[in-house]
Amino acid sequence: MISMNYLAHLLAARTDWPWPDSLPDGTRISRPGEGLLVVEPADAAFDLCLSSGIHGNETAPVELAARLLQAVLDGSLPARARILFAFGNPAALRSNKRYLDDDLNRLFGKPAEQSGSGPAAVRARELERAVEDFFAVSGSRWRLHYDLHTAIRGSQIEKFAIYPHPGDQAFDPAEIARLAACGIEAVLLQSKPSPTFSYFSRQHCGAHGFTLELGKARPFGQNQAVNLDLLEAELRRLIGGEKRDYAVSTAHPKLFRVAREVIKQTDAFKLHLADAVENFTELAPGYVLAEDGDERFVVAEQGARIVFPNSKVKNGLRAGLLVVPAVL
Ligand SMILES: O=C(O)CCC(=O)N[C@@H](CCC(=O)O)C(=O)O
Ligand SMILES: [Zn+2]
Repeated sequence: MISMNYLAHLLAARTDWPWPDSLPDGTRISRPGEGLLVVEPADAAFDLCLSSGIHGNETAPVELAARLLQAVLDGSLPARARILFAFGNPAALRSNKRYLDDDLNRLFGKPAEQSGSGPAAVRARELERAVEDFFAVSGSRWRLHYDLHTAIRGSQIEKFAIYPHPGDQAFDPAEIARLAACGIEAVLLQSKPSPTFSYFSRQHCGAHGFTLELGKARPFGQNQAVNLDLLEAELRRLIGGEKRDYAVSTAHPKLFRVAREVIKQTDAFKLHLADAVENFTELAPGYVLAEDGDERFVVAEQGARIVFPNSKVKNGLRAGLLVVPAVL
């Protein structure tokens, strides 16, 4: 039994490795980089990447992933799937900040001339390599990537997912049903390219990739308000090699598609939403959502709702998503 806590070890930036590189049942543990652990049982049913802490102030997912990893390491949750645990941004986690130099989740799949060469860009390349190497040996095995986040604002829908399904790829109702079983109440279908980790694994690694939003961002130790029991139960089953096939239902979760992205172009950008406006607040057609110099961003869609409004992003980046109801 190993009693040391992996998360405390990571947050303390320790470089020693007090765990064995293989568990008593033969499961191998390898570490392709800081905050990256690959768990490989002898007979893997499928391959699962579980990432968290891509944003350093989003701690509930990190606590959940660390708890699951700890259970694998101490033998109480024997792994029967190959798993890549990726704690995305250890430096930002140590500072409880969304990001330090650049937003990591805007740097995936970007050429060097666009992403620069700062620490976040370097980390994005390391994460890309880790997930590509991980799935490169999956062969015909099923591949799943859940990238776990929490949101800056409160939300009318507490737990939701973003489902990147690039234009040429179909979305999978069975995976939406799995998300519902995880307690996910809404799914946003995103067909346009996105510089996010889940889009990258979907587009470049053949994985079912999803971003999961799990309540509001709070510091470590203050995440009791969000109930992740259903998600944790499904992840425990997946780690144990059990892949359930859930019945497809059109009633649940609610489906939306991303109608438009609001991009902040200049320092003059102004968002006409109070800080207290929650994710999924409906905006009436004609509402002037934002202004950016001479540009006005006017809501045109019926039933449009705003998600992730944020005027503090760097120029050129997404300052919000307008989503509209969708059907399967
Ligand atoms: O609350 C917010 O404004 C952001 C929460 C968050 O980090 N969300 C992810 C979503 C990624 C995606 O679109 O798949 C992000 O903004 O990176
Ligand atoms: Zn995030």
